[in-house]
Formats: sequence, C-alpha cells, structure tokens
Amino acid sequence: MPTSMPSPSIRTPIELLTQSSFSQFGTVIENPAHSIVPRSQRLPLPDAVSANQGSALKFLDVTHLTDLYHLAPSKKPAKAVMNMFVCAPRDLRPHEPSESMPSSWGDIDFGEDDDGDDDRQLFDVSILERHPFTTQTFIPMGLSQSDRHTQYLVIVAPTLPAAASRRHTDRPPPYPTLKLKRSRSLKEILARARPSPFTNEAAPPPSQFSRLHPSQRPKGPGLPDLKNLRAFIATGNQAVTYGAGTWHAPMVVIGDRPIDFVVVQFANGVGPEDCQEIVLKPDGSAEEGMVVLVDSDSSGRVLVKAGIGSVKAKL
Ligand SMILES: NC(=O)NC(O)C(=O)O
Repeated sequence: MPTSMPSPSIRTPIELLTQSSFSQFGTVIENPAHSIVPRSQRLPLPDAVSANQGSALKFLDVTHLTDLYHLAPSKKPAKAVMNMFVCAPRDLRPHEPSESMPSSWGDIDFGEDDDGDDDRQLFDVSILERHPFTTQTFIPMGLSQSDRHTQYLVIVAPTLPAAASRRHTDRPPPYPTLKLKRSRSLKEILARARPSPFTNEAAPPPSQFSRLHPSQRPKGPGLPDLKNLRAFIATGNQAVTYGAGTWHAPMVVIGDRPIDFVVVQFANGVGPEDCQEIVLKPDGSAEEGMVVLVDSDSSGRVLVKAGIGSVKAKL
C-alpha cells in the first residue's frame, strides 16, 4: 500500500453520532434510555435481561468484537488487549473562506458562519488508518453526556472498490481474504450444490463472511473513499467501535482537556497486520485537502450541520 495518497479539497460538516448514521462503519454503544435520537429513527434495541438480583438491566452483545487474524498472512494469533489512549485536544485553525468542494454527504449548511454568535473552525484531516483484522472500541472515561466543553469527533471513510485503488497501489497490504480451497472431490461439490441432492436445502451455504454480523464483515482492501468521508460528534456517554478494516482518523478530541479512552481490540504484534496508515496529501491543484467544519455556539457547544438533527441541533 502506498504510504500517502492525493486528496481533493473537501469540507465536511459534522453529523450526530447515532447507531443508524454510523452503521456502515461499526457500532455506537450507549444506554438507549439516554439516546437523543427520536424513537422512530432508532435501530432495534439490543436484547436486555434483568441481572444482579433485579437491580440491573443487562444489554447483551452491545458491539460485535471481531478477530479475523486467522486470515492474516503471518498466521500469528492475536490476543484481546485493552490499551488506554489519553487523547489531547486537537489544534483547530481559524475558518477561512475557500474554493474547496462541500462534502457529498448530507444536508449541508455550507454557508459562511451566518449566525453572528456562532464560531467556525477547521480541522485538517491529514492521516487515516485502519485495523484490517480487528474491531477497535473506544470507551471514553470520566466524560458525561452533558459535558459540552470536551467532546470527540469520529471521522471515518468508506473503502473504495479494489479496482479504483489499484492505480495508487504498489503492493497490496495484508488484508483478510478467504483462501481458495484445494480441489474438491465430486462428493464435496455435490454436497454444496443447491437444491442439494442429499437434503432438502435450497439456499446456498453461507460464505465465511456472510455469517458475520454486517458491521463485522471486512470492508475490502481498497483505499479510503475521501469523497464520502464523514465526521460525527459523540457525547460523553457514547463509546464507538470501528468495524474491522474501517478507515478512520486517529481520535480527535475537541475542547478544553484530554479524554482518557479505554480501547479494546485484538492484536498480534505484526505491524502492518495490526495497523495500516495513509497520509493524505492535497493533490497539485487542491487548495487545502480534507477539512472538517467545526461550528460551535458562544458556549462552545458543537453544532450539528448534516444528517439527523442538523437544524442547528446543539449537543
Ligand atoms: N483511532 C486512534 O486514535 N488510534 C488508533 O486506532 C491506533 O490504534 O493507533
């Protein structure tokens, strides 16, 4: 994989982080009782059971941890690890008008900072990374839902089809691929045929990946689709899981103080299997590269400018 790729100049507005807006990239973990998304727009709740002698409600399987390291070239097994990231607030630069394109995503209020009191700053996205063989869950500690002075952004991009990535790619990086099986006997071939000559089954047997929850399936080996980059603002009561292979920016804290995150993932210690990075370089004609528009009101609250709740919703 190249270590860098040319990037167009695109300005991306911020969306609210919700399970449905984020579903193609992974999962959002939150107590549904505190969700600010209207019930009609929520995905089905995870199953819950009573626990601790009736004193607790236990939501089951709230995120889908994935370990695909058995498909890694090194075959080195991974172990589950919990790391802690202490993420300092990022530098934002002052808003300047620009010829950059608006993001192709969402219902965008791309106009100049029109409300006299609102403040617009810019975050430059200069690097993306992915963990092809594992999910990665960021759990903020000590941050409340109502904390408006310190929040975090989750910046992600879909994956381009492999063919569209090829012209940028010298050597494909390690990526989970299903191995072609050795040539099969006639009996084995017939056993997979549908309708089956041996049973009444009509549906084809599922592939290894189709058995996985949609958020767990590998995204493909391609480069990030920068034109469809998305930026979400999280509240302190939300944790986030990046699906295996999801291109994302290193965590972006906005505000006054660092956020401590406990980070849960698998790892096998083989550098390019654990983490792959790509630097975004504004291409020759591009003015500024990939930029997230960070709008906030006079109290420092980040404003949501695209997707659900974009009508000047305040977090
Ligand atoms: N997301 C983030 O901040 N960092 C990583 O994913 C990492 O593993 O370094």
